Amino acid sequence: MYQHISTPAEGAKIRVNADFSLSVPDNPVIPYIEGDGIGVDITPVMKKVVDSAVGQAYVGKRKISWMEIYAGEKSTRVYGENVWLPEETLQAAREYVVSIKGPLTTPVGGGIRSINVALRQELDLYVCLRPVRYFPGVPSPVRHPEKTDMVIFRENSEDIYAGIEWEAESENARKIINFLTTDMSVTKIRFPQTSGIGIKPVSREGTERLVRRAIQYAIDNKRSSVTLVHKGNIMKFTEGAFKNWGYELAAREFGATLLDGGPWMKLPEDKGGVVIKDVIADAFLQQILLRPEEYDVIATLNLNGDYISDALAAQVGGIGIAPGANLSDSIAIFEATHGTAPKYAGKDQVNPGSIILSAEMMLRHMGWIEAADLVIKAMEKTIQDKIVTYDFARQMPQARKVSCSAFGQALVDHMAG
Ligand SMILES: NC(=O)C1=CN([C@@H]2O[C@H](COP(=O)(O)OP(=O)(O)OC[C@H]3O[C@@H](n4cnc5c(N)ncnc54)[C@H](OP(=O)(O)O)[C@@H]3O)[C@@H](O)[C@H]2O)C=CC1
Ligand SMILES: O=C(O)CCC(=O)C(=O)O
Ligand SMILES: [Mg+2]
Repeated sequence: MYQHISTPAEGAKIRVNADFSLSVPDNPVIPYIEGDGIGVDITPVMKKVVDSAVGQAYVGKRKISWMEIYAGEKSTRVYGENVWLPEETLQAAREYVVSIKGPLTTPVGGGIRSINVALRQELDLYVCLRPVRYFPGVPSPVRHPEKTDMVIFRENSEDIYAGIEWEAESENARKIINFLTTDMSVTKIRFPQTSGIGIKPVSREGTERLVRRAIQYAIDNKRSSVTLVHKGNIMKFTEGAFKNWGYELAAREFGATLLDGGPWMKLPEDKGGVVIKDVIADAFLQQILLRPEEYDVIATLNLNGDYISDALAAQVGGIGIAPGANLSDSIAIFEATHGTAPKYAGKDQVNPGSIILSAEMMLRHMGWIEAADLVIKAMEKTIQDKIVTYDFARQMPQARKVSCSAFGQALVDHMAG
């Protein structure tokens, strides 16, 4: 059926029900993309830790059948030069519903466009969900890292991140600039002859579906607030509209009413009394350092969400342990927040925590709570025993520095204890 994907001999597909809940067989097939750069280091470790957690939680009753699918540099080796994202990879992600991926390289300033972004766009994975929490014992640059406990809902399908742009001095850039200056009376392009142009689409539908998921998450998980983070004072019709549409949705669909005369709002008590508020992005970036306890669920646009995820991850120990998921209403692809860290590729050195915690989110998403809990328990105990990879060890003088694979083995050992 597939050209290069080998389907496992055993295992069945996860199915999506009419209400978007999942029917998960005891032996699901889970597709995975190894990833470029440090993908070769972290992905096998993640599989081993997950298999161990599942094995221990369900003693043979449940088991994952892993199925490798391809994207990025490995895809060009398997499918041929310039095939970075084969159609059958997208098809498998759709058919098997839940998958996990390592990071994929994107060249800067030219070359191919991001395959990570392409996956999100092609599969309409419009939510990038990135929880940020502190594990006791992890070294942090702030005095009270435990006060940072936020869940980022980053819009994943539009904004300047969509990659609609034209290179300076190209024919297309000239055409767009000509259109803007002649038909649209734009006078503010400072250097029209040498400007590259990027377009920032932000829609009501795109905003509403993201904010709806964030508010519902806050209600379901008893969180206290949802903050809309935007730069709406400057980009009025994109980021400002995101803020307005977010508040309007909260009022219309969730019955939010103005708090102390507004603009902040509050949901009714039967919806947890969640506060809906907003903050301008630059102020937010200083407040998360000064008063992180005031923020809980965050709903924001694509590029802000990209910056915010790495900044918040740093507060609780770095992108080496920052997990994430890309979600549509039915399909999910779990992935680390960090990239391919090319200087460490193949050295068995980096922290596999980020993709392992992404897999932990995946297990929870599948309803395999006991296995997910075991992963968390193992992570907590291993870090408390000061067994860590280089990134934490350089800030923990008494720690035992171990390799990527040895950290995975330590997690497996701590699961049993
Ligand atoms: N979703 C995805 O697939 C993503 C892909 N990318 C792509 O990755 C490539 C490299 O991007 P770059 O900007 O260097 O960002 P990276 O996230 O790859 O790495 C930046 C730095 O973060 C630290 N780091 C990253 N991962 C780990 C880890 N697992 N354990 C410990 N430390 C880690 C390292 O810090 P130190 O040097 O201090 O040790 C590393 O040098 C680019 O092509 C980019 O486009 C980027 C982000 C996401
Ligand atoms: O696609 C890329 O190369 C970078 C993506 C990224 O930084 C992210 O999704 O957080
Ligand atoms: Mg990023």
